[in-house]
Amino acid sequence: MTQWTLGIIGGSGLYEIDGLQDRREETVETPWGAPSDTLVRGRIGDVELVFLPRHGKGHRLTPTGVPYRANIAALKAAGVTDVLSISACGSLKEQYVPGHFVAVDQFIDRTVARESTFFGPGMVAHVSMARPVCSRLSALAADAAAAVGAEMHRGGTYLAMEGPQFSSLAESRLYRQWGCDVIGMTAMPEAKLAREAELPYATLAMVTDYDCWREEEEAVSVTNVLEIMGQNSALARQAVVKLAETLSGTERTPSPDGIDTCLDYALITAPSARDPELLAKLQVIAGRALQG
Ligand SMILES: CSC[C@H]1O[C@H](OP(=O)(O)O)[C@H](O)[C@@H]1O
Ligand SMILES: Nc1ncnc2[nH]cnc12
Repeated sequence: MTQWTLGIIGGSGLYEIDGLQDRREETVETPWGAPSDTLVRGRIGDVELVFLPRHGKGHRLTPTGVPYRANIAALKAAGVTDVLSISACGSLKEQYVPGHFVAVDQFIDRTVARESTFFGPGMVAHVSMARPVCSRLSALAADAAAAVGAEMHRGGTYLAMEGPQFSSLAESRLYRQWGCDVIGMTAMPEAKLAREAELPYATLAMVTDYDCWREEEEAVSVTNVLEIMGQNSALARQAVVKLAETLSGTERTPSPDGIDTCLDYALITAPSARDPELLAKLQVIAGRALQG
């Protein structure tokens, strides 16, 4: 029976998870360098969990400075089958109230200063990002969060900005006109890289503020983000435990969205034109497809 191994990436205010049996820490290195921190591993029932704080312990890394490729490669090498990312976000619509959770299902990527692919000259790949989130993992995560008492929104578009500065009023208004629901700085290129590594990925975004567009509200600041996260990070941690408990004892089948084998439709470079050095590097994330 294939068991679930959940990778959990914790964002601002979520630097650990609860309930792990056989907890251990692993310092790892990948062909793309070191991940944000040591991996924390453990079990809940028969589900293995691998936790990584995105900004490192003590929140040392900026959104631009997060080693996104190393993080996803480290989770893949650790045997993770599915990745749940937990993020703080700003609200771009009235109904996404601070304290609410959003199971994001679409992204608009406005990041400009990050390495966003594992591939490159000598091995080109074009994965589909039409549906960037695994529908099964997202629904399971939303069910778990709702079961522990979170106010859940299922579906929503996340605008990923470069940061680290928050948006201007004109930008915030523009993103609202684009129909975006929430805003953050880290889900991209994380979601793209997870797809390239054939890892089903979902984001639980925790609303912490109304960014700066809402006239009756103070503009977002780190102080108000951390205040709301302080009130809600326990709920996020409970949701992770609930998700693992739900999956424990169940067989993990491939994602219904075909994500586990998506590279079969994405590799384009002719075998004779492939760069052996890059191929060697790619084994950890794309070994299945490259061997096939
Ligand atoms: C602390 S406010 C801005 C910071 O919070 C969000 O972090 P994460 O997505 O890692 O939870 C946002 O993206 C910024 O990095
Ligand atoms: N308003 C906001 N903009 C960008 N990232 C955020 N993270 C939390 N709130 C945010």
